[in-house]
Amino acid sequence: MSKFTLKWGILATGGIAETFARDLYPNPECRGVKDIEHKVVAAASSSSVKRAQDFLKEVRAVDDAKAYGSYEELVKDPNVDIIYVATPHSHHYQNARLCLEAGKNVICEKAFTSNAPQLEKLIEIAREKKLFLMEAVWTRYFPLSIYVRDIITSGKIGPVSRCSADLSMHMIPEKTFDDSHRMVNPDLAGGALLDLGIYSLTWVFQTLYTTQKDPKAPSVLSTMRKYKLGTDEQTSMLLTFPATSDRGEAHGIATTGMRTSADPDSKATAGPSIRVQGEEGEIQVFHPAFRPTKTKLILKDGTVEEKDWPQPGPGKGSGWKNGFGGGWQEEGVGQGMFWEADECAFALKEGRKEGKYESLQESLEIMRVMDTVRQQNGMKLPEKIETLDYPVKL
Ligand SMILES: NC(=O)C1=CN([C@@H]2O[C@H](COP(=O)(O)OP(=O)(O)OC[C@H]3O[C@@H](n4cnc5c(N)ncnc54)[C@H](OP(=O)(O)O)[C@@H]3O)[C@@H](O)[C@H]2O)C=CC1
Ligand SMILES: O=C1OC[C@@H](O)[C@H](O)[C@H]1O
Repeated sequence: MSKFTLKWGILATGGIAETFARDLYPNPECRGVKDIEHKVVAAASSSSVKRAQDFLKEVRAVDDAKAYGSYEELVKDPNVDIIYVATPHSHHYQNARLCLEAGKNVICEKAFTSNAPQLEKLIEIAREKKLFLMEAVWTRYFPLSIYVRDIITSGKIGPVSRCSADLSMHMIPEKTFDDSHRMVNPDLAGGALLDLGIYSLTWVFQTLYTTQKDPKAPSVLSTMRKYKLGTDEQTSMLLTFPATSDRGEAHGIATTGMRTSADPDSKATAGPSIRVQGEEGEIQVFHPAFRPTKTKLILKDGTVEEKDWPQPGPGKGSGWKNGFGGGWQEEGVGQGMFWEADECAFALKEGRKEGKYESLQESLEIMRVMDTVRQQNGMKLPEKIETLDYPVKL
């Protein structure tokens, strides 16, 4: 049987672009995925064409892959089926819109855009042009996440009434980042909420919203500790999800921050960073919320089921490595970004225009929550970042 080949264009060549593109290299069969394959056929860097050339070598792109010195050239390449947008948050609306306007399918890094109206506009264009559009929340596509959602929908832990989720990473901002860094810089839509808090919200939403036949958007109360630059360094959110046909009202507690850690000794001594609690038991997920590899199911009847979820890859002896920013992790073990890439391939193969495990409506509800949280706490981003105008040079 011939395989469906998805031809990728990579927009930007920073840390996560490299990690994502490296994960496209191993044969999907090493994770039990048989009828698709990925090829990196082009990359663009706004810095220089040389940077794009080097990037293509680093990620083992196909031999005749095209390197571009501008994003505008990449979106015109007729050989590219889908573009992965890997710029800072501030640039997502402009860059994703550039791709869509040129008729390209898009997967865009989190946070999808700087605000909900920008995402509404992207969705409108994608629908008008019948293009695929998805937020790159990789965690949603992990077998671990599918398992957690299945536990909930199977009724095993009873009606769920609460989910608490924390993604706090110890990186004292004044010691870790200079003021221009994307994690703290308002000009790059920095801050804990859009970068890390989105994962806490992902867990709250994928357990209290995605799992429901008739999901309803939550109301939100929040508080925020600001960094000296006006972006947030710590944010706490309390979400109330209205009752659905499967359960009563449910509460989501989503926290994030840069001064504390969800796992201070890196040994899980602090316990799980995510707890999904139902009337018959709970399911726990361990740090880090963006790439967890351990779960624990605890039922009222005394059942305790611990599970490890290692990321597959081509294995030892393959000479292939991945890890954030291309850093060493373990030979032959994948980062786990290939699961979302596989979903893009399956969607395009099947003619779907949205991701299976996060609809555009759900991405939009999450963006609306983040807008409300910023509004409640007076966290504004520069006008040129929040604008709906296009094109705007940032
Ligand atoms: N899914 C995940 O686990 C992760 C996701 N991310 C997300 O990926 C995105 C990028 O993050 P990351 O790769 O860490 O960021 P980097 O700073 O490492 O890379 C961003 C790239 O964007 C391009 N770029 C274009 N304009 C600018 C600008 N004005 N300032 C800085 N960079 C610019 C550059 O590429 P070029 O010069 O080639 O054009 C740059 O290398 C963010 O949305 C972030 O939230 C980040 C880390 C992990
Ligand atoms: O998406 C992410 O996950 C890992 C974090 O280290 C990073 O800051 C963030 O962008």
